[in-house]
Amino acid sequence: MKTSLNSTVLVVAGTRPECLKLASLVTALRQQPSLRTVLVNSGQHEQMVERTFAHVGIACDVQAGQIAPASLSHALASLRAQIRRVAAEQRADLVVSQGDTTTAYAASLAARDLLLPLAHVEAGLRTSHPYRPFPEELFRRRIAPIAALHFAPTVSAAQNLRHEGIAEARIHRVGNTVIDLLRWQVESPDPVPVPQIPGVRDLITLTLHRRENYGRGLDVVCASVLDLLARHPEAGVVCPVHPNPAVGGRIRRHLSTHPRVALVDPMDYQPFIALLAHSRLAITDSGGIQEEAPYLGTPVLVVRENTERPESVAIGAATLVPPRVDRIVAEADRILAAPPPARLPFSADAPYGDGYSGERIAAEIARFLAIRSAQTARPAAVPA
Ligand SMILES: CC(=O)N[C@@H]1[C@@H](OP(=O)(O)OP(=O)(O)OC[C@H]2O[C@@H](n3ccc(=O)[nH]c3=O)[C@H](O)[C@@H]2O)O[C@H](CO)[C@@H](O)[C@@H]1O
Repeated sequence: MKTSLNSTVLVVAGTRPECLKLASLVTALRQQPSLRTVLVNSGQHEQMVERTFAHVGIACDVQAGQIAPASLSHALASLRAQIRRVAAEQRADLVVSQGDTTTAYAASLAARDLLLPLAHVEAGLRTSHPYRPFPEELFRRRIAPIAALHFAPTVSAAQNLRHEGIAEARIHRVGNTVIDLLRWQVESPDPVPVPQIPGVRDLITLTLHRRENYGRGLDVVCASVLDLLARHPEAGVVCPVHPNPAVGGRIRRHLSTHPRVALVDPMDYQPFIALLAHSRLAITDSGGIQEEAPYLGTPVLVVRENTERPESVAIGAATLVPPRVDRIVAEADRILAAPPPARLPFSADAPYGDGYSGERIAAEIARFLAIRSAQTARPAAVPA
């Protein structure tokens, strides 16, 4: 008979951002005496997951096996089958998935296949359009009806879940777990070197990887960067080039010969945060960077058609710009002419929380499983 003393929690990660957003939770779960935590590398981006977790001192317990890069539906089916197999082998009592990737959705489907409760981390992020960004918005909207526990990072995310009819008792507003990792880095006493570009005073961090920017979007952003560098001789750009071949080749064609552009491999988290903290501006289509940058005092130009981080825009830490050269350059000029914003404190009333989300989530999962074990252990009432 399963009791809460040996409940097994299966945590599934498949991409770099999921590792960064699950690191503090895995650490906190592993400190819960009543739980056995199994961390699974789903196989979506096996090597990147292995490297990202290793960088933050976490080892995966199970490698599900790298899936063949194929169509979205094929990847979803493969990941779902692999996660279902591992969950059954590990006799999981609960599955944890994070965010909106193919892995996150596959893990939710596998949990439902096995009638296991799903805990969804970073629940409730929504844009106003079901297909933008694609497929993330579709995935997170489909995970919601499956999840038993919804860990919403913000007030707006919790509100989105209520509007979709999720019961209040299942919604837990806990902050965003990536701020936990950011806090660890910021509070770390170890100095971390920042990429230097000769003659450059103002660093600009550039990261691009979203489908909506493939092709023309990348061309426009790169043209904007070249225009910016011509107008600001004291500025330079560091761009960790995303491994997706649809992105890297195009960025290299536009930017690789400029003397004040450094195209680098994807950076480990600690050096990347050091770069972001020392940058006057970030130009990105990333989700996580919109959450981290305000705590580092680095303004963000978000090159997307919409964002599920309205909080950063509301406090003026992020500006949403369409992929148009004139708009990107005008907003960057404005930001570079203004003094850098103050850093957000790691406090409960900061938009993405105080950096202790993982502990809150782990405690709630332990509580949920203890109640569940007690209910299944209690003998059915014998009629008088
Ligand atoms: C629709 C959407 O927004 N979905 C998001 C997407 O994540 P994302 O858009 O944030 O993805 P990226 O931009 O790739 O990663 C960013 C992270 O990587 C760090 N970084 C960056 C460059 C580098 O060289 N080294 C690094 O360490 C950086 O500090 C940051 O923490 O999927 C996640 C999983 O489901 C979701 O949670 C999340 O909502």
